[in-house]
Amino acid sequence: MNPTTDKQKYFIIDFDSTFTKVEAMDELCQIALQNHPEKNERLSQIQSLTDQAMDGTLSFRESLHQRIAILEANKSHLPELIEKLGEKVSESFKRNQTFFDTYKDTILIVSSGFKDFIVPIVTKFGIKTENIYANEFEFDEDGKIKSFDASNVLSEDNGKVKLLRNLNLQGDIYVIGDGYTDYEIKEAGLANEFYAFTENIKRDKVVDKADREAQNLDEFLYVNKLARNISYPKNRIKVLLLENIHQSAKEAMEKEGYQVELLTSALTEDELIEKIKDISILGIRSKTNLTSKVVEHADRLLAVGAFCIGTNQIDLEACQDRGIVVFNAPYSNTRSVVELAIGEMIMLMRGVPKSVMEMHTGKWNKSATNSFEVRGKKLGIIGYGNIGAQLSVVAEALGMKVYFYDIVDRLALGNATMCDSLEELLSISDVISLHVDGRTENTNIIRKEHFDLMKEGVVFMNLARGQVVDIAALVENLKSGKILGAGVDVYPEEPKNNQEEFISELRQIPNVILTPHVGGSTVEAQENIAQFVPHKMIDYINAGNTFSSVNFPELQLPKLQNAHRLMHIHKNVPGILAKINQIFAKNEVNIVGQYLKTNEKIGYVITDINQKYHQEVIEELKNIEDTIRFRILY
Ligand SMILES: NC(=O)c1ccc[n+]([C@@H]2O[C@H](COP(=O)([O-])OP(=O)(O)OC[C@H]3O[C@@H](n4cnc5c(N)ncnc54)[C@H](O)[C@@H]3O)[C@@H](O)[C@H]2O)c1
Ligand SMILES: O=C(O)CC[C@@H](O)C(=O)O
Repeated sequence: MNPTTDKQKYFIIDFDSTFTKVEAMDELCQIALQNHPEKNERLSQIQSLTDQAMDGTLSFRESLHQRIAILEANKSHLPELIEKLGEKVSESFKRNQTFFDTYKDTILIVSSGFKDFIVPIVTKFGIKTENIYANEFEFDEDGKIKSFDASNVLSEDNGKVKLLRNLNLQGDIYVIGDGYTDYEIKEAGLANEFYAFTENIKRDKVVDKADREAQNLDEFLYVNKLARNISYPKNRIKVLLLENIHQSAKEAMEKEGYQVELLTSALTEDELIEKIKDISILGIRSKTNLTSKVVEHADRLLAVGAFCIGTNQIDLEACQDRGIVVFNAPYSNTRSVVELAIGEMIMLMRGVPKSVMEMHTGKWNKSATNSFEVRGKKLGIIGYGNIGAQLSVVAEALGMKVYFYDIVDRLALGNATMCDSLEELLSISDVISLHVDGRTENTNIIRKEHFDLMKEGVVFMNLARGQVVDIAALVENLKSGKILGAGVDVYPEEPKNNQEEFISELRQIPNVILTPHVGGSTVEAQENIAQFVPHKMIDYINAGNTFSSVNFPELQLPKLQNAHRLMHIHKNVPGILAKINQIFAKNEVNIVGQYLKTNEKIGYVITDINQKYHQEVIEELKNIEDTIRFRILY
């Protein structure tokens, strides 16, 4: 501290529901009345009394008297309580030891709770015993808690205000707490600022009175530029999840501390441009186009999650150029697509869709004409990736002969046979199923001349991407009867949401199964995806891991403790690593680990350092020519 310019800073911190996630008296009640028949009733009485005192609707002393009377607690219950409270310290307090170390002389715990359980918890963080102000229990000769030390100012109404007045601290005073009694310190003119702490409980009345809301300790430390372990508070990270992504993705990200907005629909380019400005993490499925124009407006965007397999809807290069990492879920819904494909091919070979349509109009047509088993038939799979290969195995189990064609060499599974050309596959197959990806070059890979090569009475399925098939040619071949039946799940133009009409020439053609792009839409697949993708993005935000990203050099990094991790993304030009290290050397910063990976266009460097760094180092690193993005992870 510079004594001439800086004032001493004091931090007045509340204990219950602030330092810890819980109200200690509630916990004590749980322990003391474990087997008591009125346990639940008494607990809710205690909770209500606590709330009334915190909201300022009941005098504090009265609330305390009543709570102790209801409790029937004993000294012997305290060790269990202390153990429990130790496990319930607020997450943001646990992760900011640097703050406690730096300001240990001027952090004061001011609580209406009891020293008997507060001292053992907060001293573990380095808080000095003499800086802990709280009440004290009084016990009878059997160790029963009978009352409290009434001479302690904190047991009085307005006790915190009286205490602060007595302490007469000279300097800047910040109060952090969740209750009305914490606000009263500021109201009495004894603090510069009051922060309503809402990590554990949000009391609207208290937040309304506060100078600011601190969603966690990180936020308080960040806005006041104080020593901390987290460079950027997670509650400032905004997440936008579109297209009805499974709720558990939202929950996972909220648990991480992010602000999450979940929308059921996709957004148009203009809507997305408007929304994306303050978004750090975006989650989409197949219907949101993340164009380069949107990316240009995405100033805060760090990571994109495709909650599906396909990433053709994302301008991956534009994202890469701006240092935005993209992840997808390459396996989570593959089984669901395979099951739908199998089901459809059996239905189509039996003419079931046509029968269903007829039966609904009252027509009974019992016949075996054009109705076949799949056993022994030739299944031609185009695109032998994760889905194609899995389909191959299941189809063989049904007794089908599997052929496949892929543009890259793929290992044939089971007895499958690789075809040398697409033409060969088309000419021999009884059932053709498309499982290629949606890259631009795959537009209309199946068109008139390809249908011409197919056998009469072929079954044709596309569960990959709409634009890979020329729909007019498909319609023509269905109407001519050359194609016995078709299963289509994906379309060149798809409605943005469930309210828009589906418009297609394929409507009303018999023996065609039309499904609304639901190959991967099963409860199991959506749950799997909603676990997989958020985990990848969180791991990137927290630790810099890019393993299995679809557009970034892949780094899988070790976990670190007591170190800072700095992330530098730059254009892949010679000499950047040297420049980074020159800056560290010049500033005598010791590197404990360094990891570099590049691809054709960008380089990704992670540097771990085990000492304090100066802001100048950060500025210099940011200013290296060809830097795309620089971030301190922790
Ligand atoms: N209907 C749905 O709901 C749904 C669900 C999941 C996936 N999909 C689509 O299915 C596609 C395939 O998924 P996957 O997990 O198997 O992908 P994948 O990347 O594992 O496999 C795609 C395969 O197609 C091959 N390929 C690409 N272009 C080709 C071409 N012109 N000719 C022949 N082979 C070609 C690739 O080499 C690769 O082996 C996805 O890209 C996605 O578009 C649809
Ligand atoms: O769920 C979606 O929107 C897309 C499903 C599928 O096409 C995929 O690419 O995984």
